[in-house]
Amino acid sequence: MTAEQLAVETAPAKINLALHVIGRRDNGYHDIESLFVFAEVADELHASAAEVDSLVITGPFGEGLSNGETNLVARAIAGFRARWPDNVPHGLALELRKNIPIAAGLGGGSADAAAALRLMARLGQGTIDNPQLFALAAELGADVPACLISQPLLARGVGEVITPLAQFPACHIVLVNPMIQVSTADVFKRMNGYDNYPLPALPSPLTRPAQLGIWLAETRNDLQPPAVKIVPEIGTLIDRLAMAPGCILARMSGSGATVFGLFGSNGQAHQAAHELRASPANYWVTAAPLIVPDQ
Ligand SMILES: C[C@@](CO)(OP(=O)(O)O)[C@H](O)COP(=O)(O)OP(=O)(O)OC[C@H]1O[C@@H](n2ccc(N)nc2=O)[C@H](O)[C@@H]1O
Ligand SMILES: Nc1ncnc2c1ncn2[C@@H]1O[C@H](COP(=O)(O)OP(=O)(O)O)[C@@H](O)[C@H]1O
Repeated sequence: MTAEQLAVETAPAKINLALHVIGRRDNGYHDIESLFVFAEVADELHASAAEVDSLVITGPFGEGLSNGETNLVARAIAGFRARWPDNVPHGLALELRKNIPIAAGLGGGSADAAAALRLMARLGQGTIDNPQLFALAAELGADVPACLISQPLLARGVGEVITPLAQFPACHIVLVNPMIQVSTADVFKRMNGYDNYPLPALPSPLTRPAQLGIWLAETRNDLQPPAVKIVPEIGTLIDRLAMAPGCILARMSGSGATVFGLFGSNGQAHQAAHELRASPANYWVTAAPLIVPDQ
């Protein structure tokens, strides 16, 4: 951090290891049960002191993303200032470095909004466990409260009812995106049934990747079949990752189109990523550890 910088927050990518859609509400939103984890692949939000507030967007996925009032960072800052006027003085120059692909099922925008809320809470000397901060997060998007935590958790409701997990096995993830954006609303709309069975109870204690694999085999991502109809390549990528040595599970994250492979070993994850990168197609491929709770 340079002398004039005030703070930096990371915004880790979200992965839904399992996602069951268990109901549909009158307002069109869906009740879900999902196991969320976060990877050490992240957008970054840098804040410096300035005369007036501003937002610039950089990074490999920054192009084409508006820095106006629709950007989730701008919405989070505006929401924070409306709720806690004078808490953080005006005059923040923000740089958002987009390293996470957009509309990819990795919750990049939600992670950015959550990072902006954490940043404001820090600058305003607030605490991030303030229930009002979680309420504001839920107003910004169903995934934003989970992204405030950015550690393994079970999510219920529309995604905003959160139970952080006290322990989680050390795992590595390979993420592959075919570089096709998918709209979350479109995928939910294409679902056939909304009344699926809930997640089974997690094993306790949950300390080994193999245990997690056994549990995951009993679960699904209910958004995967409708997303595959929109982007058939998702199915091909799942099949390819599933065949990689050491792959515990290959599945789509969120509403797609990113597909993940879960591995117990860093070496096997990197080997699988290396082989996918050798493919002539223009995929985004990355391997990273999952963020685990402090123990
Ligand atoms: C599907 C999930 C799984 O984690 O992630 P993504 O694929 O977007 O990353 C989330 O539920 C997305 O959360 P988020 O992206 O914050 O959703 P929002 O902005 O609140 O909603 C976008 C749209 O998705 C639909 N939506 C979202 C959440 C939910 N429980 N039911 C829904 O039907 C609604 O049509 C809504 O208009
Ligand atoms: N900071 C942001 N980063 C990414 N997308 C954003 C951001 N602000 C607003 N959006 C909008 O949010 C939508 C969903 O993007 P994103 O959060 O990346 O999707 P997903 O949750 O499926 O990975 C996009 O249409 C994008 O234009």
